[in-house]
Amino acid sequence: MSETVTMEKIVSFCKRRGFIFQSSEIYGGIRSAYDYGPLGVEMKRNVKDEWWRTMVHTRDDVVGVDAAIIMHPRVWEASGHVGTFNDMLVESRTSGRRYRADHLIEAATGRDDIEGLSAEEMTEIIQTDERVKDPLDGGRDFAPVRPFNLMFETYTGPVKSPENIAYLRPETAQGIFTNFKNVLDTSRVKVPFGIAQQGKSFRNEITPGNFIFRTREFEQMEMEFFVEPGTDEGWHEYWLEERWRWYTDLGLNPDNLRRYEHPKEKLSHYSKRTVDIEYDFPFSGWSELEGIANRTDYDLKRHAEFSGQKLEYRDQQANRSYVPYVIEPAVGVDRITLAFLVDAYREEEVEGETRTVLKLHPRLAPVKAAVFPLTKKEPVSTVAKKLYDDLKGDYRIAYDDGGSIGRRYRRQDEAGTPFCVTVDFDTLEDKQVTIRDRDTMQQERIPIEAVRDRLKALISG
Ligand SMILES: Nc1ncnc2c1ncn2[C@@H]1O[C@H](COP(=O)(O)OP(=O)(O)OP(=O)(O)O)[C@@H](O)[C@H]1O
Repeated sequence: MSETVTMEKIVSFCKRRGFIFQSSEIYGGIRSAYDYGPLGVEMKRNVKDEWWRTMVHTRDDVVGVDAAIIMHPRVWEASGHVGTFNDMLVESRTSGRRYRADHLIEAATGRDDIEGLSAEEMTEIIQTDERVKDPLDGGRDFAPVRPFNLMFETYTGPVKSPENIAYLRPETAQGIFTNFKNVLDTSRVKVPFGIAQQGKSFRNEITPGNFIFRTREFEQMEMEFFVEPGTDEGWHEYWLEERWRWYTDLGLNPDNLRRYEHPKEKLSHYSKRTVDIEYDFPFSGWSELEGIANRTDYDLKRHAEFSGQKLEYRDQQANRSYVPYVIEPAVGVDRITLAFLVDAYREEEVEGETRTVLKLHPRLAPVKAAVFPLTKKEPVSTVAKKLYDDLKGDYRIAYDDGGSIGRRYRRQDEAGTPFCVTVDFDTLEDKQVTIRDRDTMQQERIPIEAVRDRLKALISG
């Protein structure tokens, strides 16, 4: 990654090229909410499609679901979210600002043993450690730390009464656990098997930030892989390796990736072991992209207890029933889209000029190829248009006849378009076109009828 990549650069690049906009910008924007523009929506969709292709379509042991965002409120009691899905909140009395207490203490003291402490313990540290100050005004007058539940509450129906409270889901996983029995009863799955889901989740984060890294509304991709107890540790290793490979196969630089093992004493209430895949963002350092957790049989047992339903797997061959253990790879779409963007962003010197180029894997690139007629005039433009029409059903293809070929290359380099195909005067004679590679900038002449197959091979490679 080049040293010059700053958050400001990425944010303004994303806006300028129509990847990501501030939400409600014409009204001054709303904090921590973003909209994906024409290029961004294609890229994000490709990220999701790649995950689905790898996690569901190429496997015969994983099926998908698409569950509702608003679920029965008891779901969130059973899962532990009503009771324990809290961050520790502290308010500065001097500036009125609210902070996540663990982040505030960690930043001020360099300690990394804060997460998981009680509100009282954090209050004690804040009051006694002189280094903890309000980052805004240096004040040291803080209210006591208190737990703050991250779930968004709403009401179902016209009456805003406590019995009508519902929550926007803070994770997609629970929609999988609640459908465990439905999937068992209706598909011919056998343990070990997985259920995957993609969709929006909501968390009322105290301090969202770092662009689309931490927002209050975001998209997740989660897969619960149900295994026989006793085989869970092996399957955990298996998924750690699979998920790592997914990132590197899609071109993420492995030097910017690492595993982070959660210390035993800080594991979530449901977890036997959790390992994160972290990315070294140039603006925030090592940060979680994905958590891969051994959730044991916690969720199924809790839902069985709260719902009164039997949530077990019947092993016909062994003639016994058991509650499976679960390995969960859980990833945020927006976070990894940001990682792929940052990792691909380059500013390169080419013949005395700077070219900005997004070296995205072709599978993730928003536009797969651009077709350029050398001139707007016929018959060159007619041939180019026909090529464009032939290609555009397969992928997102651009057609650009504005400005010099050099300018057009630069526009596509910035969009991350891996291939540009130019139709010129010679094409009329030799029926060949020039195909130019974004990364090497090498050009090659190939028959016009071969373009479709060549692109297919280049993109899926
Ligand atoms: N507020 C958020 N904005 C964007 N993505 C998120 C957010 N919270 C979680 N995610 C994504 O969902 C994934 C799984 O969620 P999980 O509950 O494991 O996150 P987490 O450990 O609470 O994350 P963090 O510690 O960063 O708050 C995370 O790895 C991340 O990619």
